[in-house]
Amino acid sequence: MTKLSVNINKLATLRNARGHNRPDILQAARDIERFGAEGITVHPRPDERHIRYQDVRDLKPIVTTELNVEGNPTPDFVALCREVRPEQVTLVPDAPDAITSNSGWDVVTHQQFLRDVVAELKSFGCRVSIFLDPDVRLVEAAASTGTDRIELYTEAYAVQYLADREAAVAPYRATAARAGQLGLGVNAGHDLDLDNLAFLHQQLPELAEVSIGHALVCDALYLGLENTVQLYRRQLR
Ligand SMILES: CC(=O)[C@@H](O)[C@H](O)COP(=O)(O)O
Ligand SMILES: NCC(=O)COP(=O)(O)O
Repeated sequence: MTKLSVNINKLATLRNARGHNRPDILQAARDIERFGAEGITVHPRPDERHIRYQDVRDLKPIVTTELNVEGNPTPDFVALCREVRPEQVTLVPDAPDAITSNSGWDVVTHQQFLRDVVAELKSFGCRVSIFLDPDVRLVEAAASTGTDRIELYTEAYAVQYLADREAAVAPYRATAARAGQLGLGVNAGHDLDLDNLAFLHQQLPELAEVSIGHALVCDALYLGLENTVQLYRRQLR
C-alpha cells in the first residue's frame, strides 16, 4: 500500500503572508490526518520562508501518523532532527536560495558525507530517505550510504507525463526496481498531482509513500481540503 504524506509548506506560506496564525497549521495538520492522510511532510528551509523550525517542534507532539522532515543536512537541520526525532528525515541537496527542490543527490561525490549523516540520523531513531534523480546507476551508491529509502524526484516525470507517460515513467520503474532488489524502500515526490499520480502508482509496485504539497494545496482552494485529501488518497488505491 502506498501512503500519502501531505506536505503543508504552502499552508505556512499563506500563514506567514499576514504575520498572524491563520491558517493554524497545527490544526490543519490534525485535520489533514483526520481527512485520511497517512503522514505530514514539512521542509523547513534555512530562510524559513514557509515552515519554521518552531513549527517542526510544535508539530511533532500532535502528528499521530508520521512526521517527515525534509531538508539539506546543515548543522542546524541535523540539530533540529536530534531535538524533534521525526519518524522520517528526507535529505535534499537544496541550495539555501533554491526556489524549490531542483535535483537529487550526487550520491557518488557525497557518499561519505551522506554515510555519516545517515548514521547520525538513524541514531536518533529516524528512518532516513535520500532524494534521488531517477537514475538506476545511482542506486548502489545510495544504498552504500546506509539509507533506509530513496525518494524519487518526480519533477521530470510530471513535465513529460502529458506528452509521453510511458517514456516519463521508464527511468522511475528501473530505479525503483533496482532499489527494491537492494532492499531500499521507495518514496516519491515533487510536482505530483491528480493527473499524474495514479499512473506512477500503477507503474511502481515498490512505492511505499508519496509526499505531495503544492498541487494538493492548489487543488484544495477549489475543491476543499477534506475532499482533496480524499481525492489524492483514491489515486493510490
Ligand atoms: C523535496 C521536495 O520536492 C519538496 O519538499 C519540495 O522541496 C517542496 O518545497 P517547497 O514547498 O519549498 O517548494
Ligand atoms: N517531497 C516532495 C514534497 O514533499 C512535496 O513536493 P510538492 O508536491 O510540493 O512538489
